[in-house]
Amino acid sequence: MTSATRKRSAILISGRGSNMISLIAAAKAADFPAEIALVLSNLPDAGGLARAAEAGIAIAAVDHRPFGRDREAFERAMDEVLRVNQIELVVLAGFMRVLTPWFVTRWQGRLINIHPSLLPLFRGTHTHRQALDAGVGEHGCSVHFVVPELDAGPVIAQAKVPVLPGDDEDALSARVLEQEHKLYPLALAEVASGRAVLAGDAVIRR
Ligand SMILES: Nc1nc2c(c(=O)[nH]1)N[C@@H](CN(C=O)c1ccc(C(=O)N[C@@H](CCC(=O)O)C(=O)O)cc1)CN2
Ligand SMILES: NCC(=O)N[C@@H]1O[C@H](COP(=O)([O-])[O-])[C@@H](O)[C@H]1O
Repeated sequence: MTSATRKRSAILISGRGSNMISLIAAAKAADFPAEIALVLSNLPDAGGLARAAEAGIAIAAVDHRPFGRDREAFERAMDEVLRVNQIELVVLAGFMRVLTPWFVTRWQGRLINIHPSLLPLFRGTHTHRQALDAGVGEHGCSVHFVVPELDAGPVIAQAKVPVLPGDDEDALSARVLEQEHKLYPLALAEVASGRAVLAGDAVIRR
């Protein structure tokens, strides 16, 4: 697959970037339909930035804190970095800022996220705690298109794990994260190749 046909993608992170690393590794395959052209963080000291640079990926940071409550101004600054890098597809991987409708509608259908639960169950944060407190026997992760409403976007793919007796948050999140690293590259390939497309509030397969 030529770089012309591979979707120029940016991974947005806020932390260590283990999902980012699994996406970068998958994109090394010649037939992978996405090129990881940039890693962008809202925190300049995010551990994942150094790991991306080590992997030879361009990095950038737009610190959200100086923008205070003006989320849109922060997002316009991020959007300019994405425009300059000719990004076609935005991949949220542990990006911990709620995006405004301005940014989400601008990138609708080209903006995906991984969430550590079987959506629509357990939206928001602390999903493993929520799952343990709910006493479910099954948990997992979801890759979805991002819409303005938090964690409400149509699901592209999911992976399930058992909740085992004696599980605490650490044990459960580790079991889910293992699946995240396998699921996200598959889901990104589905979207970047055009096989999975956002159509209104549904995902259609081509
Ligand atoms: N408009 C949307 N924005 C984002 C979505 C989405 O579905 N729609 N997904 C999130 C990712 N995410 C869950 O998967 C998530 C990220 C952040 C938060 C949150 O409450 N953030 C707080 C700040 C927390 C912090 O900085 O540590 C906030 O933004 O005030 C909840 C869920 C990405 N964005
Ligand atoms: N609400 C978004 C959210 O909770 N995302 C979760 O943050 C972690 C980031 O890990 P990573 O930085 O090692 O990829 C992942 O478990 C991801 O599902």
